Amino acid sequence: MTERSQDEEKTSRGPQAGKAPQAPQAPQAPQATQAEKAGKAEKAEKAAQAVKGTKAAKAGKAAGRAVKEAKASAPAGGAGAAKTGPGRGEQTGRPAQARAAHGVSRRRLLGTAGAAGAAGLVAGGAAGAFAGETVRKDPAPLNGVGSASRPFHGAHQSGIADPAQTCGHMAAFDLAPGADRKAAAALLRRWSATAADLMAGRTPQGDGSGVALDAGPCSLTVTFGFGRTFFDRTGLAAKRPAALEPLPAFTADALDPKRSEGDLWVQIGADDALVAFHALRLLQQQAGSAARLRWQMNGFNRTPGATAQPMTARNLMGQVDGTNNPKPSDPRFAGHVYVPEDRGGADAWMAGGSYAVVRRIRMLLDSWDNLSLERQEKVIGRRKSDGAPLSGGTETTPVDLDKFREDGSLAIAGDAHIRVASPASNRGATMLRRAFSYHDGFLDDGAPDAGLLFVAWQADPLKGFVPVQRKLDRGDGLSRFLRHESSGLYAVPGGCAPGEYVGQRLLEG
Ligand SMILES: C=CC1=C(C)c2cc3[nH]c(cc4nc(cc5[nH]c(cc1n2)c(C)c5CCC(=O)O)C(CCC(=O)O)=C4C)c(C)c3C=C
Ligand SMILES: [Fe+2]
Repeated sequence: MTERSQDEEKTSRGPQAGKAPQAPQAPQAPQATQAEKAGKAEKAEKAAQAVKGTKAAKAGKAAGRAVKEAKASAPAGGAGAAKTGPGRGEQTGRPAQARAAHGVSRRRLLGTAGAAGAAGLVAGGAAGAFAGETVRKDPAPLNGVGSASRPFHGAHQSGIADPAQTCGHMAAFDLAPGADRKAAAALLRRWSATAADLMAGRTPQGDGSGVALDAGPCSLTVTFGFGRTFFDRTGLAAKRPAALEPLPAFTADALDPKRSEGDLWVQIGADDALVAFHALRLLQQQAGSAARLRWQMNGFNRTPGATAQPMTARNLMGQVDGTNNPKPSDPRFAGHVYVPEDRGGADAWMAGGSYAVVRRIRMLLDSWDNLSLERQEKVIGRRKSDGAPLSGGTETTPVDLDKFREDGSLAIAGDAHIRVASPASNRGATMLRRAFSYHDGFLDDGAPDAGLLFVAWQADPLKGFVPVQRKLDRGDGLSRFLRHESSGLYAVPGGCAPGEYVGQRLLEG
């Protein structure tokens, strides 16, 4: 269920810009002029010559590389950060601002001692030094995918209304025995600071892993949520929202409790696998003695630029998936997805937040692939090639559920997935689907262990996922090709302002 329609591609450039009070923007870092860049190249060249013939052969090589790189960035009109290429990378490219915010982006921390000595560039003990040595130099500007960043601070957390990225990780943690509200608050503070750094392309203090070194923010998002059990463990049961009541059981469920629920939920997405893994690893390390990993899952989507033009993604059944998602440009979008800002009562802390229903849904792909194309299309109600509804038109044509074919049959079958799931069949129930595909190898019988890490976002699960899944459970032609293997429901608080952490209103309110 990845929502990548062209329409959204256009509207999602800075999806929260029009909705959320924006965090104060750091001043735009001045772009190096042509002359400055050329000067840098000259300086590096001189330094390289100075070491020629000395035993610092290695250092000379490194300096040579520095010269090449400095020269490469010298010509005017290079692919500057402001000149992003086509595709997802254009969305919220703020690399210069991100660099300015904390001084040193991770792309300025290069661990080549030789280059420091040889090129005479600044060496120092900046936090996050890689391999014990730090060399600062201006790298060639990032472009496209690497430079795109999404905001950590704002009214809503990122990772909800913005397009799903190429790589996704989801993890649930349980608080360790004895970890109380104070420990939970400290953990959320640590996690938020790390997420804010990583999403801006900065190396968090103390991170010497080097995993994401050289990379830009790559549209990284880190989103935090609280499961039902969190509130008892932290003495906050009085603040648990009614919306976190357990989901009803469904007949398609074959749920594994070990891979379901959890006190804390973290969703990570990035358009680079190393950047995404790096975020996951750091957060897992920072859980320390406060929380233990309960389950973890990995997913993926199309790579930016894989298609000739941005388009709605496909899932592992081959269907165009995400077409009829609510659009951020729709005035009703916020009402469907976010808890109202004027929320009062025990769960007032959820204002601006959202509820995530997370389901690992395995696809029975061997059975599915044996169906004829015609049968597959009938099951969904849309054409496989281009996602157009079987009632006619193109992908974005509104579905006509009342249309009959000449032979008297319904154009969209009675049990077609899009009929049974549509708001029109569910008293307006609406959710935002933002999913990742997954593939965890093959089962003993040779069937792929693959499907969808389905995430449904809504202001209230009882007005989104629950009624729709109830209906699908009874009459959806697609459900015999699916197994729901795990489930989680999480309260995802609104975003935070700089200096605050996610969940602070709950933990300190
Ligand atoms: C409870 C909600 C839903 C689950 C679970 C679900 C699973 C699921 N869906 C697909 C494939 C497609 N779904 C499509 C549309 C669609 N699906 C839901 C809800 C759930 N899907 C909704 C609300 C809608 C939109 C209905 C409408 O208003 O038209 C489509 C069509 C394209 C689209 O609009 O996105 C496909 C394809 C799979 C494979 C799956 C479980 C693995
Ligand atoms: Fe669906």
